[in-house]
Amino acid sequence: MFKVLTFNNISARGLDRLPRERFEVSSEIQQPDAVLLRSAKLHDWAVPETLKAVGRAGAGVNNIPVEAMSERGIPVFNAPGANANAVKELVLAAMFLAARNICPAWAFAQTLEGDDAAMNKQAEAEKKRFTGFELPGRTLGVVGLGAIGVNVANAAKALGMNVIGYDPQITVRSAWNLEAGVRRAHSVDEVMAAADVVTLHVPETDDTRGMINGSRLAAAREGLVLLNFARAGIVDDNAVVAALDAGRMRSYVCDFPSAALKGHDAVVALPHIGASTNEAQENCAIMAADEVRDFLETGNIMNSVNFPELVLPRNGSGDRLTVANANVPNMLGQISSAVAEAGLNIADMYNKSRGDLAYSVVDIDGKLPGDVVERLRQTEGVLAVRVIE
Ligand SMILES: NC(=O)c1ccc[n+]([C@@H]2O[C@H](COP(=O)([O-])OP(=O)(O)OC[C@H]3O[C@@H](n4cnc5c(N)ncnc54)[C@H](O)[C@@H]3O)[C@@H](O)[C@H]2O)c1
Ligand SMILES: O=C(O)[C@H](O)COP(=O)(O)O
Repeated sequence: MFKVLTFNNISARGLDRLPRERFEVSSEIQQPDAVLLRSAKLHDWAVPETLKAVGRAGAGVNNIPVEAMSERGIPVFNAPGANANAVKELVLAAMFLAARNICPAWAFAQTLEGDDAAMNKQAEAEKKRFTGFELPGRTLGVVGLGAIGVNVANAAKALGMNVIGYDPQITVRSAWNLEAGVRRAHSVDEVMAAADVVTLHVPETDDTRGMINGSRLAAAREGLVLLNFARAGIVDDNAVVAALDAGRMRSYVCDFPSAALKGHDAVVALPHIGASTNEAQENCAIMAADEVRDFLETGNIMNSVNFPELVLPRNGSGDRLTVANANVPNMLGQISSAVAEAGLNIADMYNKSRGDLAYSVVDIDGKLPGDVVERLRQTEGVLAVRVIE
């Protein structure tokens, strides 16, 4: 029986992928084999010795100590693209909100008093304050052309906008999915200088933290609309408020409320609802649960942010040995020697590396003795060893 600890509200459709005769799933489990979570912060969590996998039912993994997990040989899985449509739709809504001053106009309409005729008179007299702009012919700058950025860029093209995008590590898949005519920028600065609306779709990392700061905002076009549905830390909120107060920026719409932004007329800060649709929550939970289940049951790895992708169909009915280790010389030799010294044959094996990590799946003709497994665990450079019967 595998034990899966849940943090946050994980969609039941995802949890249903873990058959209860083989998986105990609860938010109360003490010695979990795996964790399924959304935005819960794991940085201060005391990682139990039993933990073998982490499944993020979402895209961003900045709430998870990925490096510390790697050092323990624990793969972290996420759900790439599973909530991209939900975020795209909210980003489009944000762009319309900003272009047509919908939030201040609505707030004004709620202050109207008197009978219908009086309210109508005030509305007609004041509506010029909320004059907006239309999107065709305007330029949208997209920073980060992954699952969400590509969706947003393509939707903006369909709305008649010019689109300029920046992503120095764009994948072949994203490049294929991108509409023709999206202009390639070579820097964030180039995007800022060219765009009327800038939208951010990068992960929060050491490289992207504080990406949109005072000097970048100063170099942006007059009247910039900035959209941030990526992460709070990517934008310096105080610099945004200063640019709005100086009249250089038109508005900021984001998914991350903060004390600095609170109450500002030109800011709409939503409570991190980018992925909060039933569809996205289900998609993410199903994907993360499937990945974690597959790993626990077979050792195969799909959509991990720290481990290589590795899928080996089971060969034979003997034990399957999985080893996560430092990506240094002679590890594979030591693994196969240990099996050979036990007098066992390797039916099939697959080894892949990613950065400082390597991972092997070894199908054995027979049953691995416990002392061989223990010796492997003690081998220098070995991070995690599992035997799947
Ligand atoms: N508001 C929400 O609820 C919500 C929902 C989903 C995702 N997100 C955030 O959005 C981020 C992006 O999600 P995604 O699904 O598109 O991820 P993704 O991994 O598909 O795409 C991210 C892209 O950013 C690019 N990138 C990385 N560093 C960059 C840099 N310095 N400059 C330009 N591009 C850079 C990568 O190459 C990649 O193509 C997530 O990491 C998460 O933080 C927020
Ligand atoms: O990175 C993500 O996928 C989003 O920020 C969604 O977070 P949530 O699962 O807490 O809604």
